[in-house]
Amino acid sequence: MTSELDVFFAAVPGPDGRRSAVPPLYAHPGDAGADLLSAEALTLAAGARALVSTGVSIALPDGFAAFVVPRSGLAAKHGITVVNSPGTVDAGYRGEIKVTLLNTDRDADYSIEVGDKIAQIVIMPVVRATFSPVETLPESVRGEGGFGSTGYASPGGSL
Ligand SMILES: O=c1ccn([C@H]2C[C@H](O)[C@@H](COP(=O)(O)OP(=O)(O)OP(=O)(O)O)O2)c(=O)[nH]1
Ligand SMILES: [Mg+2]
Repeated sequence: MTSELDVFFAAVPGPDGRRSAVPPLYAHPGDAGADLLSAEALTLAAGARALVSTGVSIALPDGFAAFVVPRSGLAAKHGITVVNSPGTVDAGYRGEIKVTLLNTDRDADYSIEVGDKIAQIVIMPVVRATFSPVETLPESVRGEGGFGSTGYASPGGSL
C-alpha cells in the first residue's frame, strides 16, 4: 500500500486514570486493517457481548471514516465478532474508539487481557451525499431485484 494518511491519535484515560497511548497497529506493510488493542481485561462469557475500551481516540480528516471490523482469527478460532460490524467511526468523532465484541461460541468463555488485539479498523475515503427527492427514480438493469433475486447456483449448475 503506497498511500499514507496522517492521523492524530490521543490516549483516553481509563477509570483508574491509566493512559495507554497505543495507536491502532498495522502488522505488515500493505495491511488495510490496523489492530485495535483492548484497554481492559475482561471475560466474555459464551453468548455475551461487551462494549470494550481501546484507550485511544483519533482525529480523521474530513472525507474519511474508519470502520471497526472483526479479526478473522478471533472469529474462526473463538467465534469472537463485532456486533455492529462494520462499526463506523466518523471523522468528527473525538471520543474513545470502542468495540462491541460478541462471543458467538455457545460453550466457551473468552478472556481478554489489556493489550490484546480485539478488532481492527480500516480507514476509507467516503463521500457525503446530497439527497434530492424525485417522483420516479432513473431506471437501472437491476431494478428492484434483490434479496436472492439472482439465484444461488452457479450459471452452469456446477463449479
Ligand atoms: O464500533 C464503533 C462504532 C462507533 N463508534 C463511535 C464513533 C462514531 O463516530 C460514534 C457514533 O457511532 P454511530 O453513529 O454508529 O452510533 P449511534 O448509535 O448512531 O450514535 P450517535 O447518535 O452518537 O451517532 O461512535 C465506535 O467507537 N465504535
Ligand atoms: Mg449515528
